[in-house]
Amino acid sequence: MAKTSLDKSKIKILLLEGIHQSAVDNLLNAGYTNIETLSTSLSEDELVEKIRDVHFIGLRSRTQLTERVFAAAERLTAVGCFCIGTNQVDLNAALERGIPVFNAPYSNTRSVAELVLAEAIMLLRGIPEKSTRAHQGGWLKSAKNAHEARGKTLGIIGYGSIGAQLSVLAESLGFDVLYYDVITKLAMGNARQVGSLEELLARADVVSLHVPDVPSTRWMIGRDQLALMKQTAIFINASRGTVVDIEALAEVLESGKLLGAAIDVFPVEPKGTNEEFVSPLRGKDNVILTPHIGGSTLEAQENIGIEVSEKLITYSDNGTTITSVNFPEVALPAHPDKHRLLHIHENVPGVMSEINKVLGDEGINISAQYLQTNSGVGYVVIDVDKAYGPKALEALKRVNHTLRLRVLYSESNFEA
Ligand SMILES: NC(=O)c1ccc[n+]([C@@H]2O[C@H](COP(=O)([O-])OP(=O)(O)OC[C@H]3O[C@@H](n4cnc5c(N)ncnc54)[C@H](O)[C@@H]3O)[C@@H](O)[C@H]2O)c1
Ligand SMILES: O=C(O)[C@H](O)COP(=O)(O)O
Repeated sequence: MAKTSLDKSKIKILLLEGIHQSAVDNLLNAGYTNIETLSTSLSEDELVEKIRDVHFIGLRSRTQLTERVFAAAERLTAVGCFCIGTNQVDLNAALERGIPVFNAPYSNTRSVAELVLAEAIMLLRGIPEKSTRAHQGGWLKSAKNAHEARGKTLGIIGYGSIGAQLSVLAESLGFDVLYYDVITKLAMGNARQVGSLEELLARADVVSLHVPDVPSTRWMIGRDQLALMKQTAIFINASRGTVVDIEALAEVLESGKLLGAAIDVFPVEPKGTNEEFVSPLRGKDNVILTPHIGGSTLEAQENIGIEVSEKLITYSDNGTTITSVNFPEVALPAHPDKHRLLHIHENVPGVMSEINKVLGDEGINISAQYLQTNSGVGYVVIDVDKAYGPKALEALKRVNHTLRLRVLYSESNFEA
């Protein structure tokens, strides 16, 4: 078997936030034995201490990887977000240090769509209130404000993986589906794209948000947008807590507008199960509150564990960066009996010619070279069929604008 540079038992992996055992099993099977798992996230101060000797870190939506954390991460080689969202990671800070970030873009899509659909039906029937009353010994047997889903209009904001999946499931139940997205999206089934957010809000009986946390979605739903909704509409947010002005939503519900709401994500979320959840929506019996569990099913978590750990293993073993969310994507063939150099540099003119000159001067023959760039970074992978000495590696490290050099399939250092 081809030998990887650093002994795998020396590659330290830190997995936070109760990442599924499937990830640990996958890493162990691939020979990575130095794995620490924690069931919680860590604060910035704790991370700054802990991350110093970590090569790979896995996290979910709660752990914030800030510029300060990256500055302390002397050995960090890649980040795995074991979830869809990557807004908790400073992607630029990672890129500037030559660190690719991976996620699981599809593994919990279905779980979120199923939850939203269930909540829409529960709220259309007024179940939260009726259930609460029954628990208290009451008996709210009434058809008042209770509706079938059939024939109602579901308005989806953000028609990506989750929005489109929800669209298919909802149509099968008899919803008419409208959606709004900033880009033109292929409609699933009979769904129709509308031209503006305002139109969608005014026409939908159920509004569900499925946008990422990006500047254009920050607080995109506030008082003015809620005012456009029907008096008896239902509002669902399982995307990100920064998308909705939660105080405005609380006021609107207080005023008697909207039949109900279901909220899974909040501007401020407790860091762990022991911290109190504080929200102006607490105590409202027409609101379903869930603790950011849209993607928390065993099926999704197991799949995410496998998917993201595989991406980390592939990057560690062979340098492939396909599906990275911040990094130039390079798909690499395996290459037994060759040495592989991974050179990550600022994307400025002249770097490639300098690298090739170093290799030429050292008499190193290139058997294959793969280059991808994005606006910030160039990533070149060079397969060489001849052993080389530390002098060549030192010269490659000294190439102007070098961010990082890794060596695979050799006796040399993992991080040169
Ligand atoms: N509650 C949970 O547990 C949970 C689980 C998974 C994902 N999420 C969240 O759901 C989000 C959506 O996931 P996805 O996989 O469908 O993402 P996606 O990237 O596939 O789709 C997002 C869609 O939103 C659209 N969009 C972006 N900006 C917009 C704007 N300003 N207005 C309208 N549309 C806009 C995009 O064009 C895209 O079609 C994730 O980013 C994540 O934050 C939450
Ligand atoms: O981005 C995601 O996939 C969701 O927000 C779920 O995050 P979690 O893994 O922290 O549950």
